[in-house]
Amino acid sequence: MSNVKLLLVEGYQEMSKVAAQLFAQEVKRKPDLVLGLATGGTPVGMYEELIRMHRTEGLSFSQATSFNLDEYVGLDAQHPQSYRTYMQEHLFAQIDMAAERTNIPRGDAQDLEQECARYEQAIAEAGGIDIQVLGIGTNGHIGFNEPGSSASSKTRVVQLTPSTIEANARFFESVEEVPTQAVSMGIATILGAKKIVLLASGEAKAQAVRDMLEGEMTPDVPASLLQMHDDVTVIVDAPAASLLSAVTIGRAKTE
Ligand SMILES: O=P(O)(O)OC[C@H]1O[C@](O)(CO)[C@@H](O)[C@@H]1O
Repeated sequence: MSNVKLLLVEGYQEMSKVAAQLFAQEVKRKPDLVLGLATGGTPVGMYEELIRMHRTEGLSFSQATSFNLDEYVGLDAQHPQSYRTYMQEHLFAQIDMAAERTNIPRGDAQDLEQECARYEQAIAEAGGIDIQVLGIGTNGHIGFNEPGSSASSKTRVVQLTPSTIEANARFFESVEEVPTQAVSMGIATILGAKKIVLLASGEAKAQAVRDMLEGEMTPDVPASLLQMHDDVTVIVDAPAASLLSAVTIGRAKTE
């Protein structure tokens, strides 16, 4: 598992707290940092903990900038299932980030290719991402980089796999409403972050976690490509770690 630092925790709550601590530490160290943010069910607890730290411990994001990993194609920012709406609800409206420094790709852009290029450039102009949080799909995807995504991929329009559409149908009224495409940062965009923190909770992620950490580096398991980065922390709870080998577990740190 190369340089990847593995932290084993008991469950979702501990995972969320440990992740929030890592983020808070970076925000305190560099208040004008660039955050890389994710959606999905996994980071909700981490965002809740950051909101608590903002409210009760004075953690401030007032100088921070953020870039989200992805957005569905065809949904405007106000759509209830857009990732812009998700971020407003789960984080932005409850902390002191400047709205104009929160960036999410526009899934409703007229010219999506131009939007992808603009997004890449905006990340570069901001000085790159200081710390990026990631979840992992059951098929090993990161962001919306589905199996087959190349290590050199940049922000682009991607086709969602049936398994991802099905997994995300829980957020929509029906599976037919789930967009089939998204704008997603690429693997190279993600690998450009200075620090990466990947969170995995629950048994459904166990095989993907194993493939990411113990398998070969391959585009078939996009998360395995993180092995080529030199500052990745993977925080895994007990059910998500259940398929890891004794050797991997032995190398891990417990919190
Ligand atoms: O955190 P969840 O909801 O399990 O999703 C895992 C991954 O799948 C996505 O939701 C995309 O399908 C990612 O944003 C996320 O990292």
